[in-house]
Amino acid sequence: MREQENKKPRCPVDAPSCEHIDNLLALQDEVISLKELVLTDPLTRLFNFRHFSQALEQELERTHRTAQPTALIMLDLDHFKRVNDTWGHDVGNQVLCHVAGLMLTLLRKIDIPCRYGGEEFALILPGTPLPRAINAARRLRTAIKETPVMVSEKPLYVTASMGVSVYQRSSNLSAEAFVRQVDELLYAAKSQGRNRVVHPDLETMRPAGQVSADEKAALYGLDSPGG
Ligand SMILES: Nc1nc2c(ncn2[C@@H]2O[C@H](COP(=O)(O)OP(=O)(O)OP(=O)(O)O)[C@@H](O)[C@H]2O)c(=O)[nH]1
Repeated sequence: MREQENKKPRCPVDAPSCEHIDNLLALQDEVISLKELVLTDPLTRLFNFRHFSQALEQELERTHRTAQPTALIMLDLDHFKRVNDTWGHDVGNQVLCHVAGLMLTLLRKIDIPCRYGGEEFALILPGTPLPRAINAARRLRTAIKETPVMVSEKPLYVTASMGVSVYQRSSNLSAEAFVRQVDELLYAAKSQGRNRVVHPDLETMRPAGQVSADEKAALYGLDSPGG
């Protein structure tokens, strides 16, 4: 608050109160909230598809400049139509908000969780190698499966399927092609029985000759396969 006051523009004629400056500040606040509105999904408060597209382009560009990989998780709730059909659309909405809340709790502050559309979510994990992204997806899958939504004091359990992959400096895919690739992994997770995380083989995704200590630690800390 104090910082904001310090940054407040001063009245050019040093009047004790200045209508023009106040109007300018109100306009500034309005621009900030409009910007937020344009980039946010109104139901879940996660970022929307528009922000996802911009942020992914930006992170892939960063990967090319810094060689830090960008991971992407595509997540789709399983049999969500049944939730709507059985419990109604409002409860379906409650489930979407609940899952969004788990994402916000479990992901890092620098991660970018987005509602891709309907019951599908896209999570961008900047500077994240594949083993770490797989761990994050598995933690999320477990949390979704084990944390029910309470509906009229009864627990309602849902599960999610996920595809995970990583974009490296050597990748020459467009952002759209990268999303398609991860979406295909997600649909493999669906066809393999749902409630699982599918990813490319770790060996094939490792940049030649590059195994960081960080990556090794993450690799040894992996949960059980398929989970
Ligand atoms: N409540 C609610 N439902 C939504 C929303 N957006 C999409 N849906 C519903 O999500 C359901 C998606 O159903 P399907 O595409 O058949 O997928 P699914 O039942 O999850 O089946 P699988 O993905 O194959 O596991 C449909 O019933 C949509 O109406 C929303 O904002 N709120």
